[in-house]
Amino acid sequence: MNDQHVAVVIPAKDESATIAATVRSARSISGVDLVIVVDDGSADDTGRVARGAGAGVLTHPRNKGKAAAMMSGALAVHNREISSADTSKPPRALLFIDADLGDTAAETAPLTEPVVAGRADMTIAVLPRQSTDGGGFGLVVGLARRGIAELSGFTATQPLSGMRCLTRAAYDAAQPFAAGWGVETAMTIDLVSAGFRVREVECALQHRVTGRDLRAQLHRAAQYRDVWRALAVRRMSARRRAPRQSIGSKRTHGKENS
Ligand SMILES: O=c1ccn([C@@H]2O[C@H](COP(=O)(O)OP(=O)(O)O[C@H]3O[C@H](CO)[C@@H](O)[C@H](O)[C@H]3O)[C@@H](O)[C@H]2O)c(=O)[nH]1
Ligand SMILES: O=C(O)[C@H](O)COP(=O)(O)O
Repeated sequence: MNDQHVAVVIPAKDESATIAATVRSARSISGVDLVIVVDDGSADDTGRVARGAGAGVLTHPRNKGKAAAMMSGALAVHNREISSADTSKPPRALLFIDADLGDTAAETAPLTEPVVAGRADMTIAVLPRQSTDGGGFGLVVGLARRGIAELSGFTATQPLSGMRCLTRAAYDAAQPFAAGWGVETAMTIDLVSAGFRVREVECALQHRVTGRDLRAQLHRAAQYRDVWRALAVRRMSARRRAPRQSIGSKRTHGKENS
């Protein structure tokens, strides 16, 4: 690994049961020299536990959703870098991980290597079959996968996977993130469409599998809504771009002929 370092950003809401193990495990990844937890309006003591495990902690006094927590975390990394005495260091790559990975968080290490080595602009973790039963019906996953393919041509194995490592140029190009649960779907579309190199990487991760009770179904409904919105916005701007391009090409054509 070269002298490029990696900052881990962990959006976390009510994750006091797993956040300490996740932070400790993430800190053990080679090249990681900063772990930021964004406590996204938790009702439990996620922030205190994360601090105790060695993370820098930022608190949203009120819940703002996963995408907003990710952006707050990235901004905190940026602020640390610009206020650091050593401004000659390259900006860190950003490794976003979920708070529920526990001891398996270190298994996101393979995401960093292609980004740090300059072979990819964004890597996305592909998880193995989970040891806990549960999981959905494929509705949200299917919506996201089809939308990504339609709008960018990219075939996403696990389109909702939130474990992602990005260069800072890729992060900047993906701003602003789509709200809430639409963030991953939108990020993949926006980066692939802009010509960034996006790779999927298998990682031996285990996380909390969403069940099938009422709360879980409400969670899926919110995921569906956010992914649908992210796709609708991108379909609209693709349509807006298309006529402008043809108007633009007609104008150019007219000029050439005059
Ligand atoms: O308002 C919220 C809700 C959740 N989280 C955190 O976001 C992460 C992912 O939440 P989780 O409940 O584990 O989501 P899943 O249902 O497992 O979501 C899957 O699908 C999401 C997209 O819909 C991705 O963001 C996740 O990475 C992916 O694991 C966790 O660290 C949460 O603590 C927040 O920061 N704010
Ligand atoms: O449990 C899941 O994998 C997510 O909540 C997505 O649900 P889905 O499988 O119904 O798309």
